[in-house]
Order: sequence, then C-alpha cells, then structure tokens
Amino acid sequence: MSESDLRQKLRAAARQEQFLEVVGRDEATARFHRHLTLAPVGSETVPLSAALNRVLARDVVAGVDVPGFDRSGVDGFAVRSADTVGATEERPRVLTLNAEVLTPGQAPAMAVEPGTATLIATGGMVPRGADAVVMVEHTDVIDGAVIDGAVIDGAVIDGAVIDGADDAVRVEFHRPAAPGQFIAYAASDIARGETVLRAGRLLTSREIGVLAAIGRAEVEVCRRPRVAVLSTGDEIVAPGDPIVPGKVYDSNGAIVAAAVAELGGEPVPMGIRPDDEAALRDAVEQGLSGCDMMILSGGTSKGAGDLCYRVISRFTDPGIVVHGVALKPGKPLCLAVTGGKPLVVLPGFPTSAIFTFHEFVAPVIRALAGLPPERGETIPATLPIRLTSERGRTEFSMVSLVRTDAGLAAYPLAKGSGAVTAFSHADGFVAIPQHEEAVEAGTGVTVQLIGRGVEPADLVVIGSHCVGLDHLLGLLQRRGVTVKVLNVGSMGGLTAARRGECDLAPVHLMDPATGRYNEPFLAEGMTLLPGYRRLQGVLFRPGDVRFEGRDAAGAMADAAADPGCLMINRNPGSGTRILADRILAGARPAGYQAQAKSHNAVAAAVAQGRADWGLAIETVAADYGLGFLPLQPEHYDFVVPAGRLDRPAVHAFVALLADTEIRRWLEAKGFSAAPSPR
Ligand SMILES: Nc1nc2c(c(=O)[nH]1)N[C@H]1C(S)=C(S)[C@@H](COP(=O)(O)OP(=O)(O)OC[C@H]3O[C@@H](n4cnc5c(N)ncnc54)[C@H](O)[C@@H]3O)O[C@H]1N2
Ligand code: MOO
Repeated sequence: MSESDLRQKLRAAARQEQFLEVVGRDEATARFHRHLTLAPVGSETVPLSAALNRVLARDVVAGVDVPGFDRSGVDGFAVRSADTVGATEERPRVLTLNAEVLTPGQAPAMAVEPGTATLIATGGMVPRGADAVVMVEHTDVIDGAVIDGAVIDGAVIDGAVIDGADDAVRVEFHRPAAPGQFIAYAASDIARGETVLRAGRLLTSREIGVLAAIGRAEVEVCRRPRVAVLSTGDEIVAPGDPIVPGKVYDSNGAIVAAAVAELGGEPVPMGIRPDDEAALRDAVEQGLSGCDMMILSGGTSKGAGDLCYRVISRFTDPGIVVHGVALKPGKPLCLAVTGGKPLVVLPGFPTSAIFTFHEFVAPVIRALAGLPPERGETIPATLPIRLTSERGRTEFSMVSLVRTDAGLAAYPLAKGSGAVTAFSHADGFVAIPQHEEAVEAGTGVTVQLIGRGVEPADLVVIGSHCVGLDHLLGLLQRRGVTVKVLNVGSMGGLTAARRGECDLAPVHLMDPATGRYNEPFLAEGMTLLPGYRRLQGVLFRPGDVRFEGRDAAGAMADAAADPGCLMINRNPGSGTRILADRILAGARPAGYQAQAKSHNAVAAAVAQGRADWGLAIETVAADYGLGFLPLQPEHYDFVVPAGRLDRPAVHAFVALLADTEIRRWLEAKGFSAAPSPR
C-alpha cells in the first residue's frame, strides 16, 4: 500500500460512524418486540425417549385413570374392616381365607364376604367387598402348613385351590384395620379427563414419567427454534487452533450456542467470519435462510472494521430497530428484524455479549421455544467496597455473594466488559442508575440473581492469588469441601478479614518500616497461618544484557536511570508494589505508571516486549520463559478472621498445609515450604 493510500485509509478509519440513537432498556425491548411474533415456531411429535428437555406444545389430558383399579399397597389380606373391629394380640379376630390368591395383574374372581379375607400381593387388585388390606406381619395363619409369609409372592400356592369347609384356612388378625387402609383407589393419582401437564412445561424425567404412566408413547413438543450463531472479527481464532498475541479465542460463539441450547433453541454454529463485508453478507444470508433467528457478535461499535451493523443496515423490513442501548455493559448492541426473524449483533466484548444476550435475546428465544418468561429473583446484600459508574448509562456490575454475620456481601467482579469470567463467576448483578457516579461502601443493594442463585461455600477465600494456593484449594474441593475464591489482592483480603467476610485471606504484605511480612498487619483476634515463601525478583527477557547475570538491585538502579528501559509496575496495595517502592527508594523508572494487576500480567508484558522488566515471583518467570534475578523471599500466609479458626473447612485447610506430600509439591513448584523463620 502506498503511503498516500495508507494515509487515506487512516483518515477514513479515524472518522467513525456514530451510533444511530442510544435508547434505554425498556424502549429497546419494546421496539424489538413490536416487530416479532413471540410464540412457538411450531410443533412436532417425538417418542417419549426423545422428549427430555423439550417443551410441551399442548396440554396433556389423561385418557385413563391411574391407578386404573383399587390397588393394594402391601402384601397381606384384603378384608372388610368391620370384621377386624376390636382385634388385639390377646383376642385376635379370625377370618376364613378365600380360595384365591391375588397377584398383580390378576382380576379377582371372588368377593370378600363378611368373615372372609383374600390373600393379596402389593399391586394386586382389591376384590369386591374388601375395604382394607392388613399387612401379613400383623396376622397369623392358624393352619400354618399351607401359608406362610413367603407364599404371598404367589410362587408356592399360585393356582392351588383351598376348598371344602374342612380344609378352610383361618387367619388371625391382631389389630383392627381402618377403612381404606393400604388401598390406593382407582383414579386417586390421575383421573381420566384430568389435565396432567400444561403447554410450556419443560419435560424433565418427572414429566416423562407422568406421560408414560398415562400410556403415552409419543408427545407433541414445540419445535426448537433454529438459531444461527456467528462470530466476527479478523482477530478471532477458533478454540483448538494455535494463537499469537493480538488474536483472541472465540468464546462468544461457544457461550452463545450453549446458552441457546439451554433456552430450548437449536444452535446452528456458523463459526467465524473475518471483517469482510462480502463474506459477512453471505453468512447473514445463509444464516437467515436456514434458521428462525440469527445472532452475530463483534463489529457493532465504532471501530475500524466494525462491519456487522453496516451489513445489517441494508434490511429495511424494518431492519435495525435499535443500535445502541444506554447500558453498561452492552452499549453497541444492535437489534434488527427481517422477514419476521430476529437478527441480533451482540457487542464483541464477552461480558457485554452475554449480558445483552440474557437481557434482550434470551426472552425472545424462550418465547420462540414455547417457554414462559423467566422470573427474575432478587436478594438484598451490602456492597463491601465503593463502586464507581459511568454517568449516562445504567451500569450493571457482576457480583459474587459472600455470607457474613450481617447478611450477604456483594463483591463486584470488577473485570470490565472484556472479561470472559465475570459472568460465569457471578452470582448476580447490581444496577447503578444512569445518573449516579458511585455507590458508597456499606450501601444496601438489590442483587438480581443469575443461574442457580446463592450457593453457600464451606470455605470463603478472599485475598491475593497464587497458583500454589489454587492447587491446595483444588485438593480441598476434591475432598468435598466447597470453596469460593475472590482474588482482590492482599489489602482487599485483609479488609475482608477485618469485616468477617472470609474464612481465609491469603496475603503477602511487607511492612515497609520493618521489612517484616504479614504479622504487622494483623488486627485483634486474627490468626496468621504460616503458608510458604515465594521468591520475588526481576523478570527480563533472556539475553538482555542490561539484566543477564547481574544482581537484582544493581540492575534495577541502572534500569531506573535509563529512559529507554521500560518497567511494568504493579498496582498500589499489592505486596509486590510495596517491595518495588522500597527498593526503588523514590526513583521513578520509565514505565513506573503502567500498573499490571498480577504477576502473570507483568510476565506477559515483558515476554511480549511492551516492557523490559518488572517484579514478579520466580514461578511465573519460569512459566513465561523469562530470565529472573532474585530479590528476596516473600511470605505468602493466610489470615484467619476472629471466630473462624474452628470451622471444619479451616481445619481441613490447616491439615493440608501440614501435609508432607503437599509441602513436597510446593517445593517442586519453586515455593519454599520449609517452616519459615520469622
Ligand atoms: N470510541 C468508542 N469505542 C468503543 C465504544 C464507544 O462507544 N466508543 N464502545 C465500547 C463498547 S461499550 C464495547 S462493548 C465494545 C464493543 O465493540 P464491538 O461490538 O464492535 O466489538 P469488537 O470491536 O469487534 O470487539 C470488542 C472486543 O471483543 C473481542 N471479541 C470480539 N468477538 C469475540 C469473540 N467471538 N470471542 C471473544 N472475544 C471477542 C474483540 O477481540 C475485542 O477485544 O466497543 C467499545 N469501543
Ligand atoms: O457496553 Mo460495553 O459493553 O461497556 O463494554
């Protein structure tokens, strides 16, 4: 490309198209629904064996009674209850046995006349005259040679005829029978003509059981709406393919397809298309022709190459009805309808994509699939930390809920719209109205629950992240201890421990005055469980002579004086930042303001050349193939808040920490796990 062509392209890309009109959530929904038929796309009949997770298309009315006859619920004797009145162990009532045995499936030939009883098995048809069944355990056969308990299954005397007054078999009844005792009357479960299941019901194993009980071999279910799912963007790579920096695995395609299936739709994955208008046009045409609905993601905002919206704008029946919603995440959402079919472009950012999917698209899929609208559940909680928000958009913050003595605390999972994990780790979200800029710590909020709601964990861990701890917690989970982890850094963990929000706060905080780790930070009543040590040092690319073979402090001093040698720093409040500031003693190397939030982020920046050096732990340097100059071991310990030490899950964790096998594993991973001199 010539330089002038390039300049022209740059100018065009820099002058971005604006959103059509940013509207509120309710207005966006109303505009979308106005052009849609929110009803099942059709129905089909399937065998019961294929009915699981389908949605019933019509009410099901029973054509038979269940049970279809008066049925005995026990092995015993069918009697007239009046004949047993006053029976006791000492003065039993004696009845004469009728000459038939009622096994299940066999219609009675004889009535139970006064003074008689008929031997009947569980599931047998109660004969005329009888109004109760007495369990065999509460009787004695006077002529024991013919009948004992084992006979009742029908094996021994099945078909045998006990006739003649001389041969009469008599049975003693030791307690009175209540009328109706152990009889399930015909139609007591399901009556013929009764509506047993209603349209819109999701068929689980339980509903399938009901259908089988009334003799249905097939059932009419809603046809699953076919939903084409397409990811767009030059940078998007299919999972399984190799990846290089700058590219991104297609998570939207997988999550949207799975969510469509969860909602009763049939996802039709169309893979990935690059930012190419013709390719996108073809894909949209193909998706719309074979499906009831199409969902794209990416390329809907203002960036160079955001083509989806342009491709869709050619539809005018009515085509795009919303482009831009006053929500965060989700602003660039594009909702369109063509040929009566919904056509949606979700924002590319994963959290934005899945959030807008659940807000705007899921209700439509449910309706097309025949499912009733989902009822949103809310729960009150308190914000433990201040939450800021962008004015002008209703902001939804994903939160993770933690139980405290004072109720639930809602921890914001502040990872931004680009994160993939925020939605999957969240228990729910809170909305910050569009005119508010912040919600202060301690404010009561209403949490809209997602998924299965709040699941209390046995062990709540809030604080600094470490791969060593990940391993320990994984072992605990496998031993049946449920764990909830929130990585909020050492300072955040300490504050959570002070408020009693966690069982363990992993921390690595050095007191700048004394150089001592963790202990100086403990508040009254807190206990410190000694963990292990991690070697902190300088990360650099192998072969960089500014660092290779040098001592860490000297190399840092020289780097700080060289404007061409870029540092990547850590966030204030992290243990590593405290260490860096202590060693730099007021020096401000180039790059000092760039603050990564984890050891891994420091390593990635150095490995990819966006920075030349930074401080992190040795294990991470090894993972990224980087050089490492050791500075000092830091203590990674666990703060236990007052009153939590005796919890069984904490005990289990303490036992793990003491396990020789585990300490050996930690040593092998580069952590120093020997009892630490303090
Ligand atoms: N100047 C402005 N820039 C942006 C604005 C704005 O108002 N003014 N809005 C921002 C908001 S809000 C969002 S959300 C994003 C969404 O942009 P797009 O929908 O155009 O999405 P892309 O630019 O294509 O991608 C954004 C981001 O997401 C990644 N991505 C895309 N597809 C996938 C996928 N299938 N799986 C995983 N990740 C995906 C992509 O690589 C980008 O990192 O725009 C802001 N910009
Ligand atoms: O609305 Mo975007 O989804 O803020 O990130």
